[in-house]
Amino acid sequence: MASNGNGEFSFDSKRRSGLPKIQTQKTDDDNVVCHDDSATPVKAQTLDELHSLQKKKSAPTTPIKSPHAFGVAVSEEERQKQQLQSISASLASLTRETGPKVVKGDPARQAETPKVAQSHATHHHHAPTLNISDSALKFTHILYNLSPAELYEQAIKYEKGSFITSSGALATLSGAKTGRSPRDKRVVRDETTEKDLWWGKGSPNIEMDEQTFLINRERAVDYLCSLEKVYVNDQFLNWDPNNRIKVRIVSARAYHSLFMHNMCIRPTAEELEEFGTPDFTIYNAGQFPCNRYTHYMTSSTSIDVNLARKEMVILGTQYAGEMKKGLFSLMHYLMPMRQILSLHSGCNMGKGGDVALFFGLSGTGKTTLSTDHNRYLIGDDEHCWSDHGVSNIEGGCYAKCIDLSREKEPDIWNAIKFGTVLENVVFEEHTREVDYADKSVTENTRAAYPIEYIPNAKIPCVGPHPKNVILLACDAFGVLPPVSKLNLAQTMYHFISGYTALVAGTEDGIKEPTATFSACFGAAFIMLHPTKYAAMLAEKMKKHGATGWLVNTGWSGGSYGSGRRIKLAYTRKIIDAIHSGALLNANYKKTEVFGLEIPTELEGVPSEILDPMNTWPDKKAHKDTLLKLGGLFRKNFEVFTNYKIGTDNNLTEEILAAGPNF
Ligand SMILES: Nc1ncnc2c1ncn2[C@@H]1O[C@H](COP(=O)(O)OP(=O)(O)OP(=O)(O)O)[C@@H](O)[C@H]1O
Ligand SMILES: O=C([O-])CC(=O)C(=O)O
Ligand SMILES: [Ca+2]
Ligand SMILES: [Mn+2]
Repeated sequence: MASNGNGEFSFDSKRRSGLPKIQTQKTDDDNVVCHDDSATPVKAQTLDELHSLQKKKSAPTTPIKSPHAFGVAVSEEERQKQQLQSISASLASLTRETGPKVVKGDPARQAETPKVAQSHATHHHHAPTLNISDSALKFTHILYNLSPAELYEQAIKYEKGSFITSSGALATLSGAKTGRSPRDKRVVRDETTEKDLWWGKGSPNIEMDEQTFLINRERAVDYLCSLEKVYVNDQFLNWDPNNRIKVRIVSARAYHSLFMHNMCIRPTAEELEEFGTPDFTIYNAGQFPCNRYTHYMTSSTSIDVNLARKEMVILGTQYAGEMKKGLFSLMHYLMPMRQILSLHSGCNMGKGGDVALFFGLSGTGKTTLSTDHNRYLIGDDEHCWSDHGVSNIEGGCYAKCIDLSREKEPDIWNAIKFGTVLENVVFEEHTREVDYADKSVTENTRAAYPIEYIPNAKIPCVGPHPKNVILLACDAFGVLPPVSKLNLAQTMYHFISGYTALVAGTEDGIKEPTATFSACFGAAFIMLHPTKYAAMLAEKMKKHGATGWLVNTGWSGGSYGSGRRIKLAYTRKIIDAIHSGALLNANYKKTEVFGLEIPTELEGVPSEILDPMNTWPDKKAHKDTLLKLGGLFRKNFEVFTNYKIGTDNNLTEEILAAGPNF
């Protein structure tokens, strides 16, 4: 480099004659043609042709069935037509004479010849000219049971806020709502539900009439049909083959379709061919609000369940958990009708076949503690207990990920990979590395992944009768012991009480932990009176000799604000001792007020923390807080004192006596 004297610089003039000439190898034979590489050229004349080579058409899902004796085998083409007709019927307006024209495939792919189906299921005796409107002239494209890879592409191309994280998960935003909206959940009250369901004070079933449901249904269906394309998932609930439920989910977002792909049970190609008519349908028009002028509507959000029509409509919330928990509510109705108990619980099984249930409200540790490297995971959130044992309702897990750490929860950490939906997390702009500590969007950040992403998942997700029933409470007051052994009456008392401190965010509007009582550890999802479920649980626990436990995964050494949350490592040791049977034979002492049996020693856990009284620096504050919580329990239970639990009056008396005594 040289200076030109003006303080500027230029390259040395001798080197400015450009790049040196490439010295090609001198060959003896000048006729040899020079190639870029030695590969054989592609078999395409144009770029379009080249692109068409890239994708292999999937073979028909199963070979055409061997013809029936009377020759009524269904051809692949006929089957496709029936499937589209079924979807068109699902999307049919109730006031126009036919379902919409639906066509399979992505509208972006023009080349595909559309297979059109139009449902004539309703009123086809009407003159077709009666209700002509623009909506009758347009097509709605159906993206049917897309694969995770296809849904990733859809989300990234069309949905703002969709990104691939460094571990391969799909980061999404659920919009304004980042938790469920229980005050906007309504159930149609008709002749049947009037007598079957639990209504009134304390019930999660806020009533609406059939007519209003139809108005909201029409609003959702019109919205969905106005779109260029909708996603349709046909899937199953419940791993118990005798009690499997077929669900159809119609949604506007790839995020919702992938979420349900992960959370429901995925049908095989053969099962999908035989799917037929769904037992229940969800219309998720969450991006579109309900109409505040509609009767009963108190906000722009409405989640409506109609058991008679076997339908659910979602307006005004994109939080995907509404679909998951809406279906759970359905199961809380359908299963007890078949003498099967539905449970808001996690479930796992030891190598020796011992099954444990983990009950608890949101954020108490069902997912964290049922995901245990030394045990088989049956499921993390929703189960059924029938005469044959337990079965998971779902095909995936929905883990909280706030402050998730690789060290403390390795299996959940590793499950967050390609295919997993990561809701409302914050990531580094360039590396796309997720910062699990960041609460900028919400505290209720979540990961939804298929259950087989957990290495020791038990598939099929079923198991024998439970040996241990663990009730989890996240006690923000810090006065419940880390573990207590319960007798049957105490188990029922605490099951019906359903105490915890709600951890921020999962339900709309809750920002800090507060004491909460939620019957059956899931009052937001039950449909019948809590005593119905309690009686079934008591009967099953008695019959199969299960032991009840109360585990506080919340505060120790003081209330929220002064004490600290019990170390996850200690809770895991406690759970290990329950599973192994070691805790069953420990020495116990009884606590005051709650009368709980607590162990004096437990391997791997400092003995002084086993009795909360020892961990509080201020003994008077401890006693006051204990009495305060006891009072809250007593007050909460008042509404249940007039109910009989099961057929045995003695049990009712015992349960009423099993609460705090002071
Ligand atoms: N001692 C503890 N025991 C259990 N969980 C703990 C403990 N300390 C902290 N945690 C954290 O509490 C959270 C428990 O949430 P988890 O996902 O298990 O809730 P959940 O009961 O499955 O709720 P939901 O029904 O909403 O899914 C996790 O984020 C976990 O890391
Ligand atoms: O439903 C949700 O949003 C998350 C969940 O599991 C619960 O709250 O129990
Ligand atoms: Ca969970
Ligand atoms: Mn849950």
